[in-house]
Amino acid sequence: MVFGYRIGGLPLTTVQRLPNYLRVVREMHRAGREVVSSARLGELLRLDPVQVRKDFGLIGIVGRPKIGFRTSELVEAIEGHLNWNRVSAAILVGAGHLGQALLGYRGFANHGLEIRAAFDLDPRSGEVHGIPVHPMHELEARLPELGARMAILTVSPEAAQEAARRLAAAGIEGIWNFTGATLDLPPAVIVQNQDIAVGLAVLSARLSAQGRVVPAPIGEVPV
Ligand SMILES: NC(=O)c1ccc[n+]([C@@H]2O[C@H](COP(=O)([O-])OP(=O)(O)OC[C@H]3O[C@@H](n4cnc5c(N)ncnc54)[C@H](O)[C@@H]3O)[C@@H](O)[C@H]2O)c1
Repeated sequence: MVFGYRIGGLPLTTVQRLPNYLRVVREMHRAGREVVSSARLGELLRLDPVQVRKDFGLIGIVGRPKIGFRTSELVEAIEGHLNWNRVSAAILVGAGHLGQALLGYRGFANHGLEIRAAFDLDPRSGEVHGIPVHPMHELEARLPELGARMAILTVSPEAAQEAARRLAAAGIEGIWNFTGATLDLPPAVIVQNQDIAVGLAVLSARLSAQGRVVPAPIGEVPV
């Protein structure tokens, strides 16, 4: 990770913490709790309260001494910074194992993301979890009516570059790339790589650093 990397004026690390703040504060707000302290949020999310106050200051929310932060203001400010207070239409390309699992994930609605359609070389049933799956050759013709600026890419790694190139040429502005392939696209297209191996690498390295994993020789089953 590049230290000091900022997105829209916010440090990347602050942006990465915002969904967790939002999840907890939304729950509190729904439960009728009007204010919350940085100490309580720090306790729940295992963060230093100073860090919590600093993050909230960066999104323009200042708490009141001995009272705390208004949950309604926090929800509004965080949703606004993440653009989750409006619906972003998306398409998904590659409705295989991972693609179908994502099509069935209802939680995207909490993040303002609506997958309006999927595309696949082989659309099989034509619908997954109530979302239409169209043949890939219809991508360019259908995209304007779908109003999607974002695409979730879950094709096989070998097919990723060509599918991404078509998405960019058809006007898609942001690609959430699950394929592990490195995409070569015009700089105007924003690519966010989602590599589950990264999280696993950190977990494995942490376990290993604590001497808690003794690697089994390849081909042998540990007893
Ligand atoms: N399954 C997982 O847990 C997992 C986890 C992390 C990353 N990934 C990555 O996600 C991607 C999908 O994995 P999967 O397990 O779902 O594979 P999969 O083979 O089940 O699905 C891939 C789908 O993409 C479609 N496809 C292939 N080429 C296409 C093209 N040019 N245009 C449109 N559709 C096309 C295929 O017909 C298939 O339905 C892979 O790149 C994989 O590396 C998968």
